[in-house]
Amino acid sequence: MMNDQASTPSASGITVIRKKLQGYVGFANLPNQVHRKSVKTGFQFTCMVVGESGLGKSTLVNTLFNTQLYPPKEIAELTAELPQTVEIKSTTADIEENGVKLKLTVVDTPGFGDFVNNEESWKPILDDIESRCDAYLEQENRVNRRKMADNRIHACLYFISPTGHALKAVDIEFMRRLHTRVNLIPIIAKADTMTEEEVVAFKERILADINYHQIQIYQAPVYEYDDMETIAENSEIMSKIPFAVVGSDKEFDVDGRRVRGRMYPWGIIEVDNEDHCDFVKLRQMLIRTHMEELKEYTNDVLYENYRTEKLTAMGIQQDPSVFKEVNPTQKMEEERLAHEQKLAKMESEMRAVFQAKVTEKEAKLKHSEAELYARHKEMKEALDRQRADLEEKKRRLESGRPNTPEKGKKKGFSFNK
Ligand SMILES: Nc1nc2c(ncn2[C@@H]2O[C@H](COP(=O)(O)OP(=O)(O)OP(=O)(O)O)[C@@H](O)[C@H]2O)c(=O)[nH]1
Repeated sequence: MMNDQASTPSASGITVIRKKLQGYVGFANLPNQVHRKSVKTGFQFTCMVVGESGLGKSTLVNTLFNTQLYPPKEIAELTAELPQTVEIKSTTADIEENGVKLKLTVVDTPGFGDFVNNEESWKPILDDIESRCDAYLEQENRVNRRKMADNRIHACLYFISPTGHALKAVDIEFMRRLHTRVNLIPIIAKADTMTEEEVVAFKERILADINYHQIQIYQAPVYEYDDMETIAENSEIMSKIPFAVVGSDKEFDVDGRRVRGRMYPWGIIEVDNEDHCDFVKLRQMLIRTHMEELKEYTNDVLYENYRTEKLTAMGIQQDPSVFKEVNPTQKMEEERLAHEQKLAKMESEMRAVFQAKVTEKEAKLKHSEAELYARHKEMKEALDRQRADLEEKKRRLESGRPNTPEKGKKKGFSFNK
């Protein structure tokens, strides 16, 4: 007979029995149910772009999503004065591909790195990211949590200027301050301005700086059940970080093909050609393979850490007993003991109250006894005096001596016996 079951103890010590099915059940269709539901509700993604002015942020966003999310800039816009502070500008668009809807929000940060002193340029951006987490936290604490708007930043594309040297102080400071709050994806902007060797050397220096400053950039997780192909694909994507990208929304004819690229006197740099730049790998990671991972990491790790820090700072603490394993007999015994202690405490309290009342009553009784005794003594004394008077009178009468008239009596009423 075929052995249709195997048991494996899990990490928590619970034995999980693996059973073979005798026939069709249907739960293999669960991923399709999730797929249908997801397609119906649509997806949502919020991405932030940070980098000095003119590094090609708007062009890259348009190239990434193949849409004019940012319309071409007017001459007036290009020559306008730069903002005095770092601004936060949000643009949302509903886009659709093969019936799948995506609500895309791009948060731009004009002004970043454009001042003489850029020391605090990271601050308004960090404040914005944290205020989005606060808004989410506030919604979580509401009684009705049915409609929760998630405006948290799921990924931050950080544009590095193609200087070919190393990271600038402003780059390091920004990444150092924000790496625990957002998924950082470093990008070498306008990579077509550097040769292939220059790009390789620049990438090495950037990664060395990132390691030296212990900056945590986004790393795709590797799962136990990932197939070899997926693992290879992911490691290839990761090997390209920081992505050296070229953006362009212009198309040209190359050997009868329509390609997006940038034209130079010596030829055309193709945006979607992996031999020319890392744009395809960036798009693959950001949109095709890791968009949900980025959202999950934002929620499960970055937001969770922020939430814990915030609540701890507010003095709210987790009661560790809620995680304690409960033994029912021990719990009953603990409850019985607690109940008995409570009864004993109530009894001693009642006894104390009773004793206090008895003492009070006794004191009152003693007081009234003393009063009664005093009155009794007074009355007895009065009676004794009266009796002495009467006896005196009696003696006088018996001896024949007239009574002396009482002092103070009016003349007309006095008489002799
Ligand atoms: N060489 C080269 N030029 C680019 C690239 N991407 C954009 N540009 C050009 O750089 C200029 C600025 O591009 P934008 O996309 O407006 O740059 P931005 O970073 O959005 O600029 P701000 O809106 O001022 O912050 C434009 O002339 C683009 O055509 C690129 O990959 N390589």
